[in-house]
Amino acid sequence: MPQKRLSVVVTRRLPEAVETRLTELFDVTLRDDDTPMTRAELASAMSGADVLVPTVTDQIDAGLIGQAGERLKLIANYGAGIDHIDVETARRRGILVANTPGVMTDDTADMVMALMLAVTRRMQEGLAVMQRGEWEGWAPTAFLGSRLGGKRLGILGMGRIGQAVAKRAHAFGMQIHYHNRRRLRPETEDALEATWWESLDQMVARMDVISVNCPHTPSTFHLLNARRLKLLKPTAVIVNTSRGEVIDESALTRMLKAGEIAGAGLDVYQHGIKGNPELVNMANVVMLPHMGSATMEGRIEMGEKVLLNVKTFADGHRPPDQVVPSMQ
Ligand SMILES: O=CC(=O)O
Repeated sequence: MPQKRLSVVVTRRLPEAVETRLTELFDVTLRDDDTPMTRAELASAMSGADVLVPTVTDQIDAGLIGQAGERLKLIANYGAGIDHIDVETARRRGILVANTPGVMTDDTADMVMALMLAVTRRMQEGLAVMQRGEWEGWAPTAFLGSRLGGKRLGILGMGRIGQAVAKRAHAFGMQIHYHNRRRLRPETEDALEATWWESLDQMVARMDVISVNCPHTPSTFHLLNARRLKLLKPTAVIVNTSRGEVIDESALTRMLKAGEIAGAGLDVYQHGIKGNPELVNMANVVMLPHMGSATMEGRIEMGEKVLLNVKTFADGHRPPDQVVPSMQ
């Protein structure tokens, strides 16, 4: 099949450079407005296209995959996380799934540090005072936060992003600890000066800061559940740039309200902003709208990965970033 004829539906607006390149290479249907597709729109997109390019805001579940047209052969996700796609059902239907790993690692790790600093250095409170025009000058005891240097950072999930966080946090003088299903190779562990904890419970109980960097899978859903959160020190801070589902957010909210944990920096939520509205106005909680990978450079590189996945598939090969069900 000549490449030009491969029909590709993109579910969201992408950076212009990415849309232009896709249009040059394929018969592309782009989205006019930047709202997520409805389920009916997704179903219709999946009924006639060869390739679907969705994002994290599209729930590509078994029902939708079951109804997909015979033509659909590739779901080339724009993004690394694939918890919104039923990869196993896609595999059974003979539909390949690909994602865009690696290119958002540094941007997300930068955001972990930004959130860590924002919470521990009380930036939210400082910003609010400035925005309200209420600042009355420097004071020896105003806005005292806590120092990152010398503190214990527990990284939950030591993949690419976790390791990039470890490097940054190490440069800030933090002591690096991690929990991961598989222990890192000794040379990697040594290079990061990282300590592995087999027991998540034991690690959680001893950390000053926890950074969630594992993907959301059935085995990481509510990994930080109410019981585990209770193990945290009352002075501990949690940062989550992975997926909201990894933390029991209602339990976290209750603990933040009760002062049983010092603060949280959140970029992701299980139920969006409506899930736990009380979090929004807490002085010790910094909330961002899922912007961990939101740099122009990163989003263009994600587009390049999508292009390469689709193009390689169009040329009759497996996409370089093919996802297999065991990765979920
Ligand atoms: O969160 C963003 C992604 O998974 O790509």
